[in-house]
Amino acid sequence: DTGSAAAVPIDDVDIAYVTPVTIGTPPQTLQLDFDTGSSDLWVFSSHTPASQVRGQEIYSPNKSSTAKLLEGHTWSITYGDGSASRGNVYVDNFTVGGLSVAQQAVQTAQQVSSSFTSETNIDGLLGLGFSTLNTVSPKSQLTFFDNAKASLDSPVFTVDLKAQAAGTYDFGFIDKAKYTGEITYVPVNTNPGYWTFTSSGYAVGSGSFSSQSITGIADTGTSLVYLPTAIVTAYYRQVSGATNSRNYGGYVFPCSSALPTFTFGVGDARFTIPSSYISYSPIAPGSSTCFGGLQSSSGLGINIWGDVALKAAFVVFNGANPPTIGWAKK
Ligand SMILES: CCCC[C@H](NC(=O)[C@H](Cc1ccccc1)NC(=O)N1CCOCC1)C(=O)N[C@@H](CC1CCCCC1)C(O)(O)C(F)(F)C(=O)NC
Repeated sequence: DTGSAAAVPIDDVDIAYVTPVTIGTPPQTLQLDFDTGSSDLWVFSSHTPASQVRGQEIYSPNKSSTAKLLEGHTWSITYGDGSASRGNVYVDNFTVGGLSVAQQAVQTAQQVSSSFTSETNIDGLLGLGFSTLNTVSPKSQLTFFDNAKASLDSPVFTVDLKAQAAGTYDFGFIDKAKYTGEITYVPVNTNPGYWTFTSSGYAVGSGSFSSQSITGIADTGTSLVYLPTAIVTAYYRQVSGATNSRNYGGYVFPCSSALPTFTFGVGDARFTIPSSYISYSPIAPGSSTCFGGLQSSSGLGINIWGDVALKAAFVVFNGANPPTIGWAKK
């Protein structure tokens, strides 16, 4: 089997991307944020208090003839940005881009934090991390990818995110039309459940490439890139008027400032993030102060290659044993 579905940016700065999925019988369509940084598949549902729902599509298990409650199972998750949700668990038919799983665990939200309520374009998350991260108790559940893997032509999914345009999540095949040149594969460390790999170094603009190991996670669910402070200060030293603002929680600079590109290495391959991706967004609509798409990871304890980096490449998440991750230009 294979599957292919669109990844659509939810706003004009690509803060996140959503992908249509169908759940149950008759099919209920929701737009989910596919997230390689977590492993819970959870949805706004008929169990979510009306006060916490603001226009999101909901999944109603009682309207699905194939839904079954997973008795006594609950889940609760808190994300890096402090957002959180929790609830119950059903199993039901689940389809992404023509690829179906019969008994997928679908976690229904009984409580979502305010940031989820206010993000009206996200109806839930589909975790594509390793199933060891799943929070369902007493028995943890498998991700959609892990459930589908055995039936896939190849045990892979690929990510092709685009700036202000619809990209794709492909399951079970690698589409040669989506990339150029070779795919460079590097090992993945599956502890603690993320797609963790080691980049071979970086360069700022046309500067020399600094070879060094930068271990981090490839994370479709994180908007920006978070790297060690030394690298980030080296970058913003080249941006006139840039400051690390406690007030705005990161590096900001005059929107009129020229920004260098940022290049990162994967093995011998080099990937360049265009300046436009790093001039992430004005700190407020119409402001002439802009927030950077490259920020320090010092407070996080982990480096994150989020959407700003993923947009610059075609990435293969290879779920074979052992797993690897492949990066190609596009
Ligand atoms: C600072 C460290 C990373 C924070 C990261 N969040 C983010 O990157 C959120 C994503 C978001 C999307 C839409 C609306 C609102 C927020 N964006 C964000 O904090 N910003 C602030 C900086 O400007 C850019 C937007 C995160 O928690 N990512 C989660 C998944 C998101 C959770 C919130 C909803 C959208 C998905 C993650 O799973 O990828 C994780 F790996 F980080 C994680 O927490 N795993 C357990």
